[in-house]
Amino acid sequence: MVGTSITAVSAPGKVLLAGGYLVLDRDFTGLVFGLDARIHVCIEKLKTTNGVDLQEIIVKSPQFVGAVWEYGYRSTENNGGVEVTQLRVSSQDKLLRNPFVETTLSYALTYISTLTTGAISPASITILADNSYYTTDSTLKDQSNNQKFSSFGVKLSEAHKTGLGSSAALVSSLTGALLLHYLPSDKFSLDNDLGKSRLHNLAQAAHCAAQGKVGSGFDVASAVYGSCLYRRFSPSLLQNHGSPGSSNFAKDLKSLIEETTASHKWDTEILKDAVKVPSGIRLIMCDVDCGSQTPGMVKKVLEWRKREPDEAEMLWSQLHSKNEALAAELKRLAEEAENTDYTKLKQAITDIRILIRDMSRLSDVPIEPTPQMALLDACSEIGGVIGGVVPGAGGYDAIALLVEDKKSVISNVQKLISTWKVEAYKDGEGGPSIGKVSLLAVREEMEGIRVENVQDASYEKWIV
Ligand SMILES: Nc1ncnc2c1ncn2[C@@H]1O[C@H](COP(=O)(O)OP(=O)(O)O)[C@@H](O)[C@H]1O
Ligand SMILES: C[C@@](O)(CCOP(=O)(O)OP(=O)(O)O)CC(=O)O
Repeated sequence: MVGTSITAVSAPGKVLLAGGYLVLDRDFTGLVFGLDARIHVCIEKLKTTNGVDLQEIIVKSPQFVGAVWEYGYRSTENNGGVEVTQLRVSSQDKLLRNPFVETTLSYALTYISTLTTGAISPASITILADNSYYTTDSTLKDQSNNQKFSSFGVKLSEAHKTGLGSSAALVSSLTGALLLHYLPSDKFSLDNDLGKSRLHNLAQAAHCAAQGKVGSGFDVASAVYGSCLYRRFSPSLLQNHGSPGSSNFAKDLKSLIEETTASHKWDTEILKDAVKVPSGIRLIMCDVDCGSQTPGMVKKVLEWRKREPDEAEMLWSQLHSKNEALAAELKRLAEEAENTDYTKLKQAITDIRILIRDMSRLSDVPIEPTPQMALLDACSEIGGVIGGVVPGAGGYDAIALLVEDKKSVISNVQKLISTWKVEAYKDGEGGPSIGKVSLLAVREEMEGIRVENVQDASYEKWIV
């Protein structure tokens, strides 16, 4: 039995169904779905031997080979917060960094240190990811055995990601687990809006610092709040704040998280009520195992928007209204339980795809490249498939489909993709060759971060 002194927290992955690129700008929104693929973080006191109490936090991701990171931590002077240093297990070891874990530890421990006077005790942390985040042969085998968390049998750096937003889900659940573990419930709880908003602000700050750029943050927002219509925060909020150890980092981080300075109020908008899925419909995703990725797509699209402001603004505003129309139609159908006429929903998806292809063509960026177009068209022909899009930034990675929630529909999609003639769709414009297409075992989920029951049998094998 897993010990009850353990705290377990999980956060969902994401798919940006509509609003890619637009959501980078506060004038527009993104329709983002949380997914039932979650990243779990379990935390407990580190058991130390013979009363030796080293200032140490050990983080393990036991589904991967060699994924153990050990950190020392110390409070710095001049209100610089908690600095975290990765420890070398032996002098021969090459340091294997995990920037998302390391940055989240220093941000969360710094914030925690501003709320408690006691020392931060050593801890042991275990990360577990739902199988759908990665594709490996062993995942496929374990999936058929109904194992929630597979042993992937490879190093984390060698794992093939399916693009469900593992870093945002990890940073959010790790932040939540640390806050719950170290703070008393009157200082932090996930049961109230204030706790969630502080967690959100802290996770956004840590995620941006770890990835070294300020994105729109839709992935962290959906990891915390679940499916929503998302309007981003002003990027200036996260620009130019210090780093752990620098003078006043702790004070500045606390005021950023708690919004105590008028000039630092978060203007994020999370509309949960604007997103609903009719009971007869579900989301499915197909992962495209692609030979290479197109780097710099965001940069290129934004450069084109700057170069051709009139053309781009027209497209942005048309696409925005179609994106919001898709969310509104889903909501309307969800509220009219008996209504199964999906004509308008189909049209909303078709309209979006036309405009995305315009965006692709005008910016010369393969957002919906030929192979994805062919795959989306073929899937959309299947009875019960309402339509599909290239989610997020698009490219060669994945497609998302809205389908009638029936076994026969899913199995017909499965049949199509298992025989999909991928070789036939080499992109003529020098794009990568497209490999196997597979159905991901995910669907939309409304709920964001949550505390898990540590007695859940799926943890048993992993937490010792
Ligand atoms: N299961 C995991 N265990 C440990 N670290 C993880 C795990 N999943 C993701 N990460 C961290 O997140 C990084 C991947 O982030 P990123 O490249 O942004 O992918 P994604 O698009 O899935 O967020 C990894 O290099 C690692 O630092
Ligand atoms: C272009 C974007 O608006 C959407 C990108 O969405 P993806 O889901 O493609 O993102 P990654 O997880 O980083 O691969 C950029 C943004 O909003 O930050």
